[in-house]
Amino acid sequence: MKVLFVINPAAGGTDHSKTIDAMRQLTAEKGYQSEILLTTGERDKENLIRCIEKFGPDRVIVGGGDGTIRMVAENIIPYKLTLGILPLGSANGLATALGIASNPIQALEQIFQATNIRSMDMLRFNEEHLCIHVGDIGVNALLVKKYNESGERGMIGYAKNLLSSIQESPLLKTIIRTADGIITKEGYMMAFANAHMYGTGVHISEGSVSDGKFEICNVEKLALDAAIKAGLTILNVFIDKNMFSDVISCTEAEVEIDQKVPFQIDGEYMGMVDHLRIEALPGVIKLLV
Ligand SMILES: Nc1ncnc2c1ncn2[C@@H]1O[C@H](COP(=O)(O)OP(=O)(O)OP(=O)(O)O)[C@@H](O)[C@H]1O
Repeated sequence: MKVLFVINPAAGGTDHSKTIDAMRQLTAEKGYQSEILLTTGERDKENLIRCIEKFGPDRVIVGGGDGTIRMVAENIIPYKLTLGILPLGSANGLATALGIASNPIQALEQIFQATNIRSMDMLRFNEEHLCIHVGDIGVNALLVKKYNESGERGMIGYAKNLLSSIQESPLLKTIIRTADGIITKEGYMMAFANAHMYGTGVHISEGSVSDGKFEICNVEKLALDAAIKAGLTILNVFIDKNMFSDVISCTEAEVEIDQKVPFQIDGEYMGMVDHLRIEALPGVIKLLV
């Protein structure tokens, strides 16, 4: 068995060297052949593809947050490799939603014991950007933008930018076109969710990563205290169960927004948009569970 580990050493803003040592040991004990690719934030996609073609792994295990998982997942699709996930990020939204152990070594033991392969969907935005967990426009995307620009990693970085993101986010008017018709909405944030919850445990919908669908969730009101309680994607405080009560489930949608708004996918700021075309890519990921 050949295992390629792709690890983001900067994920979560903490030192992962002990985890990497334990990972090497556990893999050697299993008698697996392994390689570790450490991401740098530069040319990671190209390095991953080169590594896959040279090493020829049977499976790929990614350690990082949603951003690293997305990068790896989208690039292994053509190779039909199975994927394992080690949560090393700050929020670990997807890993949390999938019920993966929060301790990365336990998560690795679970992957090595895994007997099932779960087919998982991804989403595609505007025919080019893939998403594994959740994308959104509005206040949370602005928070992600500020966080990335601040260079501060970890929860503290998010907390510092939360208040100003809420204050600066205007009301958005959107027109949503799906196979079921045309709907107009108003709100401060709209999420497009593959999984059923954010990393904080904030419940988004009854959807699942394996149902071939995604959920569009409009956040109508954004009272500051409710937002802080909900913690958006990050601050794990309380859960406002009503925050994502306005949900549409679909396989494809077009969304027009009345202004250019910040857009993020899996914790990565993608720029300003006033139009999104979203489609589900059913079962493109084979996840070891
Ligand atoms: N060695 C590295 N040093 C700094 N940044 C990196 C490195 N490797 C990858 N990155 C960047 O890390 C981001 C992905 O981070 P990821 O989502 O995996 O972890 P995270 O800690 O949960 O992120 P965040 O702190 O944004 O929540 C990408 O923007 C990627 O370019």
